[in-house]
Amino acid sequence: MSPTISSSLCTVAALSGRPGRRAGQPGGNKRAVAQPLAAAAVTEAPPAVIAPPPRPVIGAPRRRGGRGVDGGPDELVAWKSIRQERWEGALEVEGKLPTWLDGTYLRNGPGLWDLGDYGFRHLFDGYATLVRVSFRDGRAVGAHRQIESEAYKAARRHGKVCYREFSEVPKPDSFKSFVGQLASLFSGNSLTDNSNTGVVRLGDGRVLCLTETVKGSIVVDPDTLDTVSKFEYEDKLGGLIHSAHPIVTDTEFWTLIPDLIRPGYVVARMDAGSNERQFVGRVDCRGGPAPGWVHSFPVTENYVVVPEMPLRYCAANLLRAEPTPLYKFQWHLESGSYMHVMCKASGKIVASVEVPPFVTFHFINAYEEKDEEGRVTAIIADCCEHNADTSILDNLRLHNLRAFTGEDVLTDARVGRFRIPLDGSPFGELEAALDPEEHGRGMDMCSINPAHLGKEYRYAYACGARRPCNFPNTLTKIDLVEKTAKNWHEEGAVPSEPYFVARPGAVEEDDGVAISMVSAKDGSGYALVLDAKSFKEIARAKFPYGLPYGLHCCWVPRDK
Ligand SMILES: CC1=C(/C=C/C(C)=C\C=C\C(C)=C\C=C\C=C(C)\C=C\C=O)C(C)(C)CCC1
Ligand SMILES: [Fe+2]
Repeated sequence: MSPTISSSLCTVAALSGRPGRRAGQPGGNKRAVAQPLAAAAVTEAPPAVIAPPPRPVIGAPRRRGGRGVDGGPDELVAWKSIRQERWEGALEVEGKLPTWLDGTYLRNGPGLWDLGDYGFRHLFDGYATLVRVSFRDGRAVGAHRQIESEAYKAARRHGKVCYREFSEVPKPDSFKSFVGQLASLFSGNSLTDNSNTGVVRLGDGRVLCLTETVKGSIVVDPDTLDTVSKFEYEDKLGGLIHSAHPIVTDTEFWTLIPDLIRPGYVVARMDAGSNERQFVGRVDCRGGPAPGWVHSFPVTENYVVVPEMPLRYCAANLLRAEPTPLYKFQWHLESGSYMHVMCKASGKIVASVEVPPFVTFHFINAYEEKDEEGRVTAIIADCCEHNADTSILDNLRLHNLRAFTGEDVLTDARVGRFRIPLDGSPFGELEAALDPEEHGRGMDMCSINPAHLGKEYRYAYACGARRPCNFPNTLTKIDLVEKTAKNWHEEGAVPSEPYFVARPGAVEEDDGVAISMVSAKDGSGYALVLDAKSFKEIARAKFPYGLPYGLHCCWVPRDK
């Protein structure tokens, strides 16, 4: 039974911490609160708040060169574009939400992959869809909204891709526009600001959505999901691209800025409340024609770890009109793989070791290994490692995600544990931290208890696999001491990153919950809440419509 507008409006107002106004009443809170659609409305042709691009006709051949038909009638909702620009309403809760869970869960991700009947090629091309679930007193209010980047607004205005996305690039419709695009390439103006990847809460409370371009840092309002402004960096460090996963604490922000001209990385930090990145140090690449892709990186209490992967940026591919098999990158196995360690305080490089080849998007955590006298002997850095197999990027093409034939095609992944000695040895180690079969040889989209960031830790939460599959289809809790895993699975469901939220006042590392947005096989969508100790479901807050897959999350506690 879907809530009526007035009841959901009251619930919405109470839960989202905003003074509500009853439907039709003038005034109300300072921000224009969109008329929350009655839940049922979403399943019909709703009065659009802002009309989204028309949905593709299921089964209609995509305009792009007879690529065959995606989106058959049984296509998983995870790989279907979000149906409308925005929605907000009370969620039906099954089970019992912990009453200490009091705040807002946000998940960012590429949720719109179509413009008219044109379907995008790759998961990462999608325009950013921000999903919110506000929890209070055992109840939940949900919402989603498109992030209004320049790239997204231009696409809606012109009905075509106008900025260079991960694989989709503008098709020049005249020689003049081709020349214009060339000119804008070198300035980076044609690169996208579609901040569809991460969402972080800065130490001063601002909430930032991110992608891998510096210009794609966008401030949003965590309550209304309004696009507030570009996050303008007020420094001279420049940079076209940066790590999509800055390290954010209550007091500071660390990031890596790859240097594509003189291959290397700038390590920068920013105080909470500031927009000015400060230069800390620089790492020169040891191999290859370009820096390795740094989607994320780890830190310890005293060090920044700079990974140099053989999957390296390719400036030529950034400029190309058509994607290559590795998109903006090239695989340079012969160039070697390295891990560099920089001292946070001095900016000095204290270790630079060669390691076995690796492919990772996501580092899990890192910490300082110490001897009996408390001296730091090595850095341990854990990541979701794809066995140095770049075909994971191909797994993530939308056609492959939508066309699961039952064959087990998901490439294997593991918790890759680096050991980087600080005694001057030229080599580091890379081993699986536990038997990958424990988590079905799937491993990505990870989180930890943030109190253990950069410190020795025992538990990691991630997406694993129950095979055969073509995408990580389980949630897994990894115990790095016992070297075992607990797994959650629902037939045909596609769960996104399990995000750990600690119970206020908790002492034990796994005292809290893990929250994941699940795109279910029957086309529904819900926020799943698992007890982080038992890794058993304690509740689910159900959206009245299906949700596309999403990437990364953050938690905004109510009292902050
Ligand atoms: C990479 C560059 C760009 C775009 C990057 C974007 C839009 C997103 C990257 C997201 C990643 C790496 C997500 C990884 C997810 C991994 C999963 C789900 C693994 C599952 C397998 O087990 C720009 C913005 C186009 C600029 C150039 C570089
Ligand atoms: Fe990521």
